Amino acid sequence: MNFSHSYKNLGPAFYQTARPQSPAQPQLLLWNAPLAESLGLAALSHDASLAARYFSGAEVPGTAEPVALAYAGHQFGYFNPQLGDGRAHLLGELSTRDGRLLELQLKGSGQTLFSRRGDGRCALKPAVREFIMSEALHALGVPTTRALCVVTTGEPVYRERVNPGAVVTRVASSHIRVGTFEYFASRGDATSLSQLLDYAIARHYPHLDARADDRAVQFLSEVMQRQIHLVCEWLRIGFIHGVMNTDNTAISGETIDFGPCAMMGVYDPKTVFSSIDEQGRYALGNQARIVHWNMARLAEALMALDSSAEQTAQFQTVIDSFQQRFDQHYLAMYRRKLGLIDEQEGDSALLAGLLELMQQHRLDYCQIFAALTEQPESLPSVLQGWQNRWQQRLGDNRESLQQSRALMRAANPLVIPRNHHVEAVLAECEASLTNTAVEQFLQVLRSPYIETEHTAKFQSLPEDGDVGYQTFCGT
Ligand SMILES: Nc1ncnc2c1ncn2[C@@H]1O[C@H](COP(=O)(O)OP(=O)(O)OP(=O)(O)O)[C@@H](O)[C@H]1O
Ligand SMILES: [Mg+2]
Repeated sequence: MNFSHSYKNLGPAFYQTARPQSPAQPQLLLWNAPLAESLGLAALSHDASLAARYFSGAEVPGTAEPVALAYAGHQFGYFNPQLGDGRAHLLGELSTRDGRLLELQLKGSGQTLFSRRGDGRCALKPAVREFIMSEALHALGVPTTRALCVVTTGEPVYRERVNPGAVVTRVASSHIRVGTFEYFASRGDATSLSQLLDYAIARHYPHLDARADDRAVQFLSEVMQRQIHLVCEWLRIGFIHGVMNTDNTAISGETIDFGPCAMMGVYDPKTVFSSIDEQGRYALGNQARIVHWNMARLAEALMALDSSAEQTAQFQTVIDSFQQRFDQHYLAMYRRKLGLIDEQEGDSALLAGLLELMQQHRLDYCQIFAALTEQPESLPSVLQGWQNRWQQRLGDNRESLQQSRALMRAANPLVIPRNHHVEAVLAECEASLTNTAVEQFLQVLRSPYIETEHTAKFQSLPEDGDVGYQTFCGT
């Protein structure tokens, strides 16, 4: 395994050297064979015991140089100047067949200098949850970090109860977070901040002119656009990230940190499941507002490079453009879900009408959009009036109806990782310490836009409509 270390080579200010723990009995539980292949690791698909040693910390693979990355972050609105990887080890970067540079990071691999009071570990269920949810998002077409494997450690992890321990290996186009910029800005380390900016531009936004005077402003604008896209994609499928702290906001625009994430069933923008999110700060319908807020924090961090009046005004212009840019992207996304090909004045109201009815009658979000796509005649009667307006809007041109249907099929999944199914599969996995249930579930999740033999089994709605469902952070 030939790792490169371009991030680590930025210098010691960016990380702490850290050796992963070495668990006594690493066992491979989940392996992402297609991802392994794209990383040139196909050989490991046939050597589970070597894969388990490599991706648990027991053995350092190839030219890996494990480090824990430094970052800060605003958590629930409050700034913490030093977070960093307290239970993760970056191994380095691998090049994919198609020339992309991807980072591999162990999570749950033991304490580092950033652990504070944490034990550096990860329990089995959250590790498997990260694997399932990131694969599901990837298959749904949502930008996301991915998971290469989950290895059980054979060691206990103490939370409210004793859990089996595990390490999940994350694959990300980078681990640079808004909080990484905040880390250097808050220390007044303009040299590292500028280095980080150049690096992030080269790695994620190579089309930008890195020598332009306003490169930081352009960068902010591009990061914002990707975050707008990300949140709209989350809303398209009803994903609630659950802990959109600035340390969980990746500069690449990928979904990162699946700790307390969940899916919305019944449509309600106030939906929130995270046990610690008492105010609903990270509720489904708040995600746009929060990303806007997070982008303002990124702007503030970048201002540590240049806080001239001119530059400040430029940053402000970008931040102020958020709502308009978001609204545009949001409506475009929903036009696809509704099969609307061109743009008409009343589209926004048409959409609002549907969402209102769904909320009022407690209808399942994904199920309704799937029915709209596949079997509009099966929609509940409370939608009849709305449906007439929608059909009128679609018109009756057969060719364009086909085009509408194609748009909708690509935007409205038949399969999402519903909370109660995720929990049932996790419970089964923990009880048996085998991957059977997870693999079955993944098979369905990996084809979210087509009906397969097992789809129905994993798409049934929860009897209680997710009432009382709770998720947990950092466990
Ligand atoms: N068990 C733990 N031991 C040590 N540090 C931890 C532990 N759990 C979380 N942390 C640290 O607390 C901070 C916030 O945790 P958070 O839950 O957002 O991240 P995470 O799930 O560990 O990782 P990531 O954001 O990389 O997916 C991070 O600095 C993280 O490393
Ligand atoms: Mg995190």
